[in-house]
Amino acid sequence: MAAAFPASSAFNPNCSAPFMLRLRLRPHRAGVAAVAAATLREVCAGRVPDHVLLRAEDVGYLVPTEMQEQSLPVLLSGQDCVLHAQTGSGKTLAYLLSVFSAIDFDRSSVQALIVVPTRELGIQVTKVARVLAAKSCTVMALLDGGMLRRQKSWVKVVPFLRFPLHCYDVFLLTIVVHFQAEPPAIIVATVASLCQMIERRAFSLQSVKILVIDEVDFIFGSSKQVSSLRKILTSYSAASSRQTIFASASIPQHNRFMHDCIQHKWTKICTKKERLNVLLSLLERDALKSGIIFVAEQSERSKKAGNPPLTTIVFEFLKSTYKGSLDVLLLEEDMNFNARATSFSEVKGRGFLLVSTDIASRGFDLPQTSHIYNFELPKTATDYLHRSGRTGREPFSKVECSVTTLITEDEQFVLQRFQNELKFHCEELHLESMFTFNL
Ligand SMILES: Nc1ncnc2c1ncn2[C@@H]1O[C@H](COP(=O)(O)OP(=O)(O)OP(=O)(O)O)[C@@H](O)[C@H]1O
Repeated sequence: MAAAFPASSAFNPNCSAPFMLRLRLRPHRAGVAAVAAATLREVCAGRVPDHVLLRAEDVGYLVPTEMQEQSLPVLLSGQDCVLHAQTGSGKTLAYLLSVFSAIDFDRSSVQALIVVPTRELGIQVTKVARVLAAKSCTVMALLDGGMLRRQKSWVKVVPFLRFPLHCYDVFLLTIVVHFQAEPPAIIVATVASLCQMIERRAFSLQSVKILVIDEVDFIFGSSKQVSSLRKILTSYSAASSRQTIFASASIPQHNRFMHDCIQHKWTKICTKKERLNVLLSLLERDALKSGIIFVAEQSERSKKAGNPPLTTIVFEFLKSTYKGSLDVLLLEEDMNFNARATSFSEVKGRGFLLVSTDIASRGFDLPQTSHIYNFELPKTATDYLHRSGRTGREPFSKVECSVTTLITEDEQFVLQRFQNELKFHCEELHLESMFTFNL
């Protein structure tokens, strides 16, 4: 099952056709327990260190998801790999286990680099990596807007170094080696932050053994990110000596919708004016554990005109009208990093209604999310796919999940285009049935 994937060869010129895992997935939650022939420990035997597997078991990763069962033998064999599997199928654990199988815990150098598109996804991946690593190695997050004490101390000292090294530099280098923290074994980074640290020569990537690019299609969607990343990877790390893994649920040319995962995809046709009230009726009607309401990012034009963002309008509306038990929260691009981090940590473990832009559509893992509401259509089918993939994420759960999109009459053809592209089918919700229910 090998397939050419041009982006991979650009990043890893020495690799032949990378292995493309294209998994035709059944509902992984319902199917795994019955289907899995082996435990996670058995699938990883001899490749992933025992202490990592013990940690994985401690946090409940006992049985591999179907995707993990199929992908881990390939990943753990060290092959370059494009991990193309549906949202919520457990790609993070799959590539992290490969990372832990590749690194040498006794070596003090950066051995694994995981590139992520957003700070939020980076926080999540770092958290899982740290849980698995326990104290066996260091996992450093280099994410936009965040600077840890440890990173700061590096940055303070390292820029003084000049090359070739003079006595004073050697002295400073000694300080770095002895008194600063050792280089982390694993780095989770957004492209911009990674570039900054590389420019400051804070560490070397020469010893990177494994490179993961998560949400790879998102990164490849930005030519700036691609050129920065290409520069870093070709100048500072040897492609021939590392394993390269690309992960995403939506790799172009291979779109497929996780229609087995979400039980219902509804469409509610209403006018723009009706939308807030329709949303409220839906929230009152649906027995949801937690939900995300996706709202478009504000346009520059609307910002210039001094209008409030739609996220704020929806958020304020729900704050004053929603009488249910869930907490109404807000997450949007323009919030400062601390506010974003607070919103993000608040939703963990609680029943919530999160009003968000597409910032929450990629990689966000809030397993209790049972319902997705598209307050309006996303821009592309891929965005639709990732928004929808925020639900149906609890392996082995039988909770009913749904994706509901509010569209106007004249947007029907756009939704139809998404349905054709992603091969799913939406059912229309009728106003009468809604109001009947509400009476
Ligand atoms: N083997 C497992 N057993 C139990 N839970 C698991 C297992 N593997 C993953 N999970 C859980 O499944 C959820 C989804 O996993 P993950 O975030 O890795 O999905 P993903 O494939 O990266 O999704 P996306 O493409 O949306 O980023 C997480 O809550 C994770 O903890």
